Order: sequence, then structure tokens, then C-alpha cells
Amino acid sequence: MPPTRWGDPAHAGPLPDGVRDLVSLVFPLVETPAAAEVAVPAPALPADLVDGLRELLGEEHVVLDDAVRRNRTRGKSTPDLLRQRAGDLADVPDVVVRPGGHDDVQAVLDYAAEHRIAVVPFGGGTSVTGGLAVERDGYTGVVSLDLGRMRSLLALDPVSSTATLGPGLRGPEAEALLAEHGLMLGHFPQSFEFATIGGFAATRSSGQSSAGYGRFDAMVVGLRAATPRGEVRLGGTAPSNASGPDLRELFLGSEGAFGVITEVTVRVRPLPEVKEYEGWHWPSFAAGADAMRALAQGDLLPTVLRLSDENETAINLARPDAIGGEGSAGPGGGGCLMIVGYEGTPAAVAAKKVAVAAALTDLGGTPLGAEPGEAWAAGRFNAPYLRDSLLDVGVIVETLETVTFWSNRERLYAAVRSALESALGEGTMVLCHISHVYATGCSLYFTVAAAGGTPGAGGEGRLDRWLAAKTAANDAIVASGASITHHHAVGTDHRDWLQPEIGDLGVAVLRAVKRELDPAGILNPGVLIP
Ligand SMILES: Cc1cc2nc3c(=O)[nH]c(=O)nc-3n(C[C@H](O)[C@H](O)[C@H](O)COP(=O)(O)OP(=O)(O)OC[C@H]3O[C@@H](n4cnc5c(N)ncnc54)[C@H](O)[C@@H]3O)c2cc1C
Repeated sequence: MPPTRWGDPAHAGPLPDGVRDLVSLVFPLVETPAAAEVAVPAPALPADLVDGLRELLGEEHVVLDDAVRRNRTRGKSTPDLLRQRAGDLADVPDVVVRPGGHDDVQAVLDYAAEHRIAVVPFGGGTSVTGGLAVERDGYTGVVSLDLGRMRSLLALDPVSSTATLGPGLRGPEAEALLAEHGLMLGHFPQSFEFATIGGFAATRSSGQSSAGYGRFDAMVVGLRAATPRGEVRLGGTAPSNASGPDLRELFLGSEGAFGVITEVTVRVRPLPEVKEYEGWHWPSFAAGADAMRALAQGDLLPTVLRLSDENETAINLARPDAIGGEGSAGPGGGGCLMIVGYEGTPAAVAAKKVAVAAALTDLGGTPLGAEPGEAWAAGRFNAPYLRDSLLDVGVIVETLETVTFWSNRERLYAAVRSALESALGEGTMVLCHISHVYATGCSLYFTVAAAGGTPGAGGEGRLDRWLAAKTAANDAIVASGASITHHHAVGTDHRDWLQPEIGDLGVAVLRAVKRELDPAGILNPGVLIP
């Protein structure tokens, strides 16, 4: 991926004319190209330490190249992109190292601990919470530990339905390896094409098919990690047990602060023979959310279940013939679109469809047929490209997410919307959807678009405006008694809001684990732990 944008450059492009005209009705469009490329700071890691890394991994796997280092600088949140666009390379790693396996990772960690080098595990680089922007002060240098060479299917147990995967496998690569055996993982976050197995585990990611296949951490049966104190193997003996607290959980969501995940054993399932996606209309977000709750609590969940609020329906998914219509007040008044997807054997899909359709009809939903569902499925990974095109014309656009119990959903929704609208001012668009549900609650995923204010070179003015709005939203989430993140993780961006959620003793426990596993504090300093 280019450092200033998302994804495959071949898919990137300016705003289509129609969209541009529409956007210009709402926001002033100010062409805001990235600043001219600035020189990448010279590596700060002393040359003898670089030589030491070369001895461990071989010359070709210790990379000082400017373009490679720039590409390993931070992740892909809007603040990350705006900083790159402005030429801010303060977080550039000094060296990128490319271990070939667990033993290489262990060797790098041992060496880094001895020489106080900060180590940043790097999977796909799609973090949206500052998980790759570590503190540099007090370290001899910063090494980006790129896991991209560790991308094989290491073991397969078709009898138990488990597969052991290398951490550097991207989503499509992992699925392709499993598909050769008629199997799949079923984890499809919007970042699927670029994010990796190790990254999914390290951030407790959740994908678009979570209703049917669960979140990533729930798919993990076991893992292997290298820590500065040595190797950890967890969960390799049984699917579940009562052998004390489940230590797998210490590494799931540990965001590279406790160790580097070098192998992940996951539950796999047969490739679905049939995939069907359809749309349903709801008179309001609340009515659709109540229906989702009923499905979750009635053990009737399909594979994909997502509901856009009135604004998101109108802006992103509106079909004039099906949504809105009579009595519609345009954005905010045209009802809500729900996408329902079914995957599996023909018999299982048919049976689930009948049962879900009966329940949704009873609850007041109106079927819209396959077209909205297929349109969603066809474009499910495209939205991030649109973000870049909007950033190009000076608009602020970013997403954030949270999760709470059903009884708190409306309060949280109102609080976050109001915080964002107050912080960013009149004309701000706040869209929301629910795409991860549980019997007890759901996540809320917000997309925000706002005027950029006075743009500076590369858009710094927008960065300040967004950071203030994000702080307001985070405060509102905490004040509402919700979680600071459902699946984007903590990183550095959410770290200050973790303490209210887990308490002082919770923070002390995290710090104690960190001290035990990483006494020199070389792994991702500043990430996760308050
Ligand atoms: C456009 C876009 C859409 C997204 N959609 C979703 C979504 O639908 N669902 C979702 O859950 N997330 C989503 N994300 C967030 C992101 O993709 C996830 O957090 C993902 O799991 C990160 O994987 P990665 O391989 O890119 O990790 P990275 O970004 O490389 O790393 C993330 C963190 O984990 C650490 N890490 C990485 N690999 C390892 C390892 N092997 N061992 C230990 N630590 C490691 C890193 O140091 C860092 O702190 C999205 C992001 C973007 C930009």
C-alpha cells in the first residue's frame, strides 16, 4: 500500500463526478494533495547494532531503504494518513527486519532486549488506533519487525477442524491456502485484503461475518508467541479446559506489547456451497436494532447481519425505489437498510432463510430482495478508497466504533452522535451501523464526514479538528458506560480511555504481565498499557 493512501493504487481514483457534485453541496471542496515527499530521517540505530541484526537474519532481511521504512511508519487511520500526507515521519522505524520463522523472531527479541531496541511487530500495517506508533525516547532505536515472510499453512488437522497459520498471512492468502482443502476461516474485516492473521489475533479483530462465524479471537484455538523471556505455547492440548485462567486471552488483544505471535491455530470450517445476501427495510434504526436483538437472543443469527441507521442508509446505501419513498424526509427520514447474509449448505441456507424471514416479517421488516445484499457484497471492501478521495478534496472523514449492552444502545448512540456534531459543527454528517451483535448487546460503528476547516499543507488543520472530535467521542463513550473499542483495539489512540474501563487494578495487572514477559519494555512501548 502507498504510505499516504489505502489499498491497491490500481483501485484508487478521484471522486466520481456525481459523488463530487453531491459532496460539494454539503462541504466546501478544497483540493488538498499530499505535501511534496520529504526526506526520510536517517536511521538512528547505531551501525554496529544494525550489523548485529544482519548477523542474526542475513543481510537481505535487514532493510534500511527509505521507501520501505516510510511504508512501515504508523498504520491507516485518518490521523495516520494525514500525518503522512503532511510529511510527518517522526515515527519512522530505523530498520525493518524480516524474520523467517519463530526462532528468528526470538533471536531479534533477545538481541533487542540486550541492546534496548524498541521492537514494533508489523503485520499488514492496517492499525487504526496508533498501534504502530511507538515511543522512541529511552531506546537506542526502533525496529519494525515485519512478519511478511511468515506466511505458510503450518499444520492442518481436518479431523479436529483446526489449522495452524503463519502470522504474516494476509486474509486472502490464508483463505486461499485453506480453500485448497475445501476449508475456510470466515474472517472478513473490511481490511481483509491487507491485514494479517497475527494482526487479527493481536487486536481481537471482528469481521463482517461475525454473526455467523464469530469474532477472530473466538476462532483461535491456540497460539505460539516469542517473548523477551522466551517461548509461550498456549491452547495446544485441547479445545477447552479448566486448567486455570485461559492464558490465550492474555495474548489475544495484547497488541504486540507482551510478545510476538508467531503461529496461530484456528478453528476452520467447510467452504460454504451457497452464499446469499438480501436487503430488508425497517421504519427506523430502533426497530431494526430490536429485530437484530430478537435474532441474537432467539439463536437465529444468519451469517451476515448489519443495519445502517437512517443517515447511513440515505448516504451510502439508498436505493430510491426501495428506501425512503412516501413520507421520506431524505437523509434522516427514509428508513433503514438491513443486510442479511446466509452461507452454508443449500439445505442449511434454505432452512435459516425461512426461519429468519418469518421472524423479521413478524417484527415489522419488509423484504427488499437480493439486489441490495449483492450490491453490499460486491462493494464490501471498497469504502476505504472513497475515504482517500474525500481526503483529497479537504473533507474530514474517519470511522470509530464502540460496544455496549442492548439496554444502553440508544443512549450511547445519541451521546456519540451529539459529541461528534458539537465538536465538528454544523453540517457534520454522522452515519452509524450495527454489524456485530451478541445476545446481550451490539457494537456501534460510526462514520463521520465534516468540513476540513482551514487546510494546512497536507491537511494539518483537519488533523487537529479530528483529534478534538475523537477525544469528545471517546469521552462520551466512557461517560455512557460503553467500551472504548469493540474491535479496533487500544493502540496509542485509546490508551488514555482504557483505565476507566478496567480500573486501576486492571491496569496494574497489565503492567505486571508486561514486566514479567518484557522486563526491558522493548515491545511496542506506549501501545495498549496506560
Ligand atoms: C480500512 C480499514 C478497515 C478496517 N476494518 C476492520 C474490520 O472490519 N474489523 C476489524 O477488526 N478491524 C478493522 N480494521 C483495523 C485493522 O485492520 C485490524 O486491527 C487488523 O486486525 C490489524 O491487522 P494487521 O495485520 O494490519 O496488523 P498491524 O496493523 O500490522 O498491527 C496491529 C497491532 O498488532 C501488533 N501486531 C501485528 N502483528 C502481530 C503479531 N504477529 N504479534 C504480536 N503483535 C502483532 C502491531 O504491533 C500493532 O500494535 C480496519 C482498518 C482499516 C484501515
